Amino acid sequence: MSRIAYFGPSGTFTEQAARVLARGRELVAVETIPAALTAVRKGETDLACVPVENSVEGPVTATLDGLAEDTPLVAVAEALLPVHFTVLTRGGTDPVRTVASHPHALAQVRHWLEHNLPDAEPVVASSTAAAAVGVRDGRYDAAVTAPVAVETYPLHVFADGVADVPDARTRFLLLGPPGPLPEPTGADRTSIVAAAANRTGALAELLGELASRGINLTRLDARPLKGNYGYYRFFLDFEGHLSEARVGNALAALRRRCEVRFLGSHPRADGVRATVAAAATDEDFAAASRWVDAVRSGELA
Ligand SMILES: O=C(O)C(=O)C[C@]1(C(=O)O)C=C[C@@H](O)C=C1
Repeated sequence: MSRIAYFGPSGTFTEQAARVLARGRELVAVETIPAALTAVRKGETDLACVPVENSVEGPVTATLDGLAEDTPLVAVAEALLPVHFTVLTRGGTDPVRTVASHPHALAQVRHWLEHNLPDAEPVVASSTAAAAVGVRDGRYDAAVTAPVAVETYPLHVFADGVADVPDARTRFLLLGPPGPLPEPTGADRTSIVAAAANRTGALAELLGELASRGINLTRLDARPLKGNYGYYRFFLDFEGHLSEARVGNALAALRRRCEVRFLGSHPRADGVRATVAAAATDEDFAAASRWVDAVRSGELA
């Protein structure tokens, strides 16, 4: 049976996302995002499920850096989960002195903690579920977890429905080695990493290649090129599928300008259909190239 390595341990939001995307595949928990990517790169699992961005805290940098480096991986599907938290303790009357969680989770409950556990010291754990393990084992007094964590770790529910920002969401990717792309649906997302040159206008030129082909950008993140201070990679997500003319054409234009790593074309979890600007449909591109062919062959001028 094919297997998915997910960012665990059991009880994380990522496990929930992996269940949404599993389609009968076996789920294998690993402790970190790099470990999930390594499992699929080494062929220990067929796919990996990891978080990529949160509507409150932004990009999950371990995922972005892990996708830009090492052998290429490609997203084949995504899941979008609503995010609100449960705070778990061991119960009893002891004061809560430490509250642990993943940094993204702590950032999403900062105000709640200030008002409800002002004396508790926030402690970073590798994941929300790892924080619950720490509470169970007596290392922390409280954990900010996914609501499902209490099923795996039967601790005391100190509070639930905790979120500074209502309607927060995290998006997760299902990643595999490069292979045939998922079929286009009309509501797809394409992702790339581009190493724009460090000179005036280089990023604007890349974005211009998308804009001039009527492609709507959905995310832009910069990550430093670690060993090279002041240099960045740009992560671009945009509407559309590589099989569509405007997207293929734009990708070729970007590739002429700089190094590009393709990170996948797959259906969007929210089902939002691509907006295609005037004169940017596949038929517009096909008609224009028929016209160029006719001019080249001397049939038209
Ligand atoms: O620790 C988890 O449960 C995760 O799946 C990670 C993660 C994240 O990386 O943002 C996922 C969703 C929430 O936003 C908080 C934490």
